Amino acid sequence: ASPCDRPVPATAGLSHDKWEIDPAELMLLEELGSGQFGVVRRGKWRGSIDTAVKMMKEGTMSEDDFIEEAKVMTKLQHQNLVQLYGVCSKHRPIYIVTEYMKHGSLLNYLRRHEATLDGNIGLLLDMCIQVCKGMAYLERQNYIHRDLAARNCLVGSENVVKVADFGLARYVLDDQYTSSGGTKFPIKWAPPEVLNYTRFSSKSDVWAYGVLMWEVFTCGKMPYGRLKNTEVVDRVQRGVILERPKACHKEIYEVMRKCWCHCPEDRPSFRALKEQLSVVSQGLL
Ligand SMILES: CN1CCN(C(=O)c2ccc(Nc3nc(-c4cccc(NC(=O)c5ccc(C(C)(C)C)cc5)c4)cn4ccnc34)cc2)CC1
Repeated sequence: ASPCDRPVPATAGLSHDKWEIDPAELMLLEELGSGQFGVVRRGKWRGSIDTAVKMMKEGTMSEDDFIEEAKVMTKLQHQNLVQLYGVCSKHRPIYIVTEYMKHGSLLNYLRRHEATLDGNIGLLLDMCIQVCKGMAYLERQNYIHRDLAARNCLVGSENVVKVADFGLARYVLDDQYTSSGGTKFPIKWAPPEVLNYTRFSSKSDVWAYGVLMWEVFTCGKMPYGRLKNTEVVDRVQRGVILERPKACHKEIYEVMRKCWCHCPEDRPSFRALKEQLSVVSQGLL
């Protein structure tokens, strides 16, 4: 039969997996830093789109599982989430390509701008509310971050703050990072049920969000100062919580404290937190 009257194969077009990025369309620019996974560089995609490109050092993550998950992650879209554009998975190292955030991590931004930020309650609260909106979207999608902290949020122009690397922790191979006894495990952002049973949930993300609020209102101090991980675990198990930062109004600290309820079900949802924080924010005006 002539080609014109043969039905078009159902897979036509699907061979270009839309989460797969052609490296030929990517121009790598300056290094932005290096993290757990290796080097991160700024890049231009299709000549004009600013991107950040994580070049995944071999052996640092379970790549096939991640590439499978990338299909889901590219569908998570919100103005307070760093957008995953796609992956280059046909070569090694694989590249993870996301939107670019020009001011870098929220933690470094807070520390670099302490002089202008300290005391600007409205701006600090707005940053917390933006993170809360991104997290409320993930909560609605039943998506758990697992490593929410100021270091894993990014700042763009006009003080836009977005949550990055949501869910990526599941693919890290280094058990110093993944096991709660490991030296790289984010103990200071973990609630009791994660310390004891590594039971992650949106309510364990809420605990971490409370610590992130504390980071914001201290302009990037290290939670629990120089206490060793074992001492922090002991305090958290006993219900000792972070003290109120001096720049933090009592009503804002009350919101933080709710995030640190011992029982996950007593903690507010991100949806409820968003409501509470916007009421506080209006009260400030
Ligand atoms: C004026 N200042 C000059 C200095 N400065 C910068 O150099 C600077 C500017 C922009 C930056 N932007 C980004 N930087 C990064 C970046 C840079 C270095 C390291 C990392 N992060 C990682 O490599 C990393 C993240 C998470 C994880 C876990 C454990 C959660 C799985 C592991 C590894 C990200 C990612 N981005 C995604 C979107 N935008 C960026 C980063 C840095 C900031 C501006």
